Amino acid sequence: MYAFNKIIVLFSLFAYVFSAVQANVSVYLSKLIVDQLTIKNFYLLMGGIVLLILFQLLRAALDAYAQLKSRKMSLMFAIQCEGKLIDLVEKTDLIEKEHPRFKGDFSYWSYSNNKYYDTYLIAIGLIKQIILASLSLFFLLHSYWLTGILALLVGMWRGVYDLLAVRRRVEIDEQLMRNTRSHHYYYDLLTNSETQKEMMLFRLFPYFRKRWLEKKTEYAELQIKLDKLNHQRTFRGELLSILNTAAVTVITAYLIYKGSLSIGDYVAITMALSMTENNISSMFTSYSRLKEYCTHIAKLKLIEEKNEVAVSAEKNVRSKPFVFEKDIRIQDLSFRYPNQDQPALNGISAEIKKGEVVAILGENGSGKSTLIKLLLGLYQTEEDSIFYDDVSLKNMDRFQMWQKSSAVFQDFIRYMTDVRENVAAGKIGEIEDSEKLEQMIARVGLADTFKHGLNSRLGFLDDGAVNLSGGQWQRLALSRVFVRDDDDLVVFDEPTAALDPLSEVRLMNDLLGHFKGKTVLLISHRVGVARNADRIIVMERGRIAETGTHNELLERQGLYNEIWNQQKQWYV
Ligand SMILES: Nc1ncnc2c1ncn2[C@@H]1O[C@H](COP(=O)(O)OP(=O)(O)OP(=O)(O)O)[C@@H](O)[C@H]1O
Repeated sequence: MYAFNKIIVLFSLFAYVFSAVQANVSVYLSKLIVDQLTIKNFYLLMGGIVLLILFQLLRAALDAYAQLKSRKMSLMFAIQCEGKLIDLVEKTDLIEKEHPRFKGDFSYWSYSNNKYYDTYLIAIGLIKQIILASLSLFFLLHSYWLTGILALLVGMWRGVYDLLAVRRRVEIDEQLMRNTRSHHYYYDLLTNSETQKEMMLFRLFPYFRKRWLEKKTEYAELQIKLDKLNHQRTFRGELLSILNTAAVTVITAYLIYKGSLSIGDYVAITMALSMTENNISSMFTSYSRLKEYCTHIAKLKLIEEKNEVAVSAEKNVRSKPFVFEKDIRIQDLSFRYPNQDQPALNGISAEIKKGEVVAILGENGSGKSTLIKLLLGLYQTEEDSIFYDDVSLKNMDRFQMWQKSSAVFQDFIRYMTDVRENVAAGKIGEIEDSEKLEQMIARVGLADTFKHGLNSRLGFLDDGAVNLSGGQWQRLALSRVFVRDDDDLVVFDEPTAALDPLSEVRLMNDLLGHFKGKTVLLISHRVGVARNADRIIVMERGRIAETGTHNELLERQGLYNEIWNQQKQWYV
């Protein structure tokens, strides 16, 4: 649960209650001042004015202090909320995080998360409104019952009218949230430095500008609809208040004329009238907001709990330690992405021996990356279909496994920080070991690349940073696996795609030398890279088409032979 500072909460509550009482005291004092003015009682008049000022000063001081403290608490709270959200993402399964729905879900989580603090603010605001409305209503009923009844009715009518608009407002809010995702995307596409080359070369600005404009206009129209709804509500409420004030003015004027009320009463009744009306209607609004926010928070809590349960269930099931001394056995492995009709993998069976270098080849979309993510436990299957030393991966401690395995993915991260973090990301515990990190940079051929060595800033986050070429970024990503020296399993998904041919050969040899005795899985489209592997698995439409050594596969005259012959033509 999120932590509130109890002292600040109590103090804010006190400031709110005091402000409610002060507003009502002002009504009494205003009546007193006007009445004393009429009968020319100087001492009471002065006393009333001094008291009025003192109360106002005290209220202002309390408000200012409470606001300052609340602001600090709200900032701390926001940090805590964001931290919780990051934890929630960490606990979410990769397959869910890769689903397009996740972006929408995440915006919803952030939105609900922000509602924690708003709920607190509204709750203490509601307490203030109840005190304010009750005291001023009591004053009206006591002064002349009809004015109290009118204020109560108008306040309630305004409140109910507001409640009726809540559903529509929530609907528009949700549409706004969805739309924001799109227009932000087009805006980023048009303004990010990474997208500029293609935007300029293909002259895509007018096209995507139009798309952005459509979405942005849609957003503005929705926003206007929302504002209209709010203004309509405010205007109708105000109209009713004006009519009510006019009616009360006529009634009090009549009573003053009859001598039943004083001029001071008139001033105080007018003040109390608007206070009662406004606060009663605000009570309804606050109540509806509270209900609305609590629904969002309840949904978020449900997601949090679901994740907690999943994590603890995983801990129970995945109790077996990760041991990989003999082999990996893949047995009739099938896998379908939740948003796809066709399976990405269909009945895969294979065996990979400890210490083997296995290359995985196949056309785009044949399931290579899916297979390695499953082998690394990044995706989970319902069935027992992957075994490490005869123990199903489903029952194995994934975190322990990830301590003994590493991977360089096609879409590796380009950390826009410094060289040190880019290299040490492979083993963050060794981030201070400058000597080792420098060796790793040299190993991937970047020894002379950085002006400030490990402390060189990369990317675009600060003005002194430098960007790197695609191949240089890829080398940095490769250095991350070199930092690790106790892995049992190393996976490379197109590790050298961006490297020049000379560096590719040198780095591949170095990599294979470095990981001698370890199991290496190597996805590559280049048969030249794959041919050095102990074994090659060729994939086709989610299945294993053939497997064997380079020579065995050539002899078989199958798909590999075809790919080999095609690629050979480039060079001869
Ligand atoms: N996150 C995802 N959500 C839904 N479908 C996916 C996802 N990732 C991959 N797929 C689908 O699964 C199939 C296999 O994709 P995969 O990325 O494993 O192929 P690949 O052999 O690695 O391709 P490439 O050589 O292009 O990298 C493809 O049809 C792809 O569209």
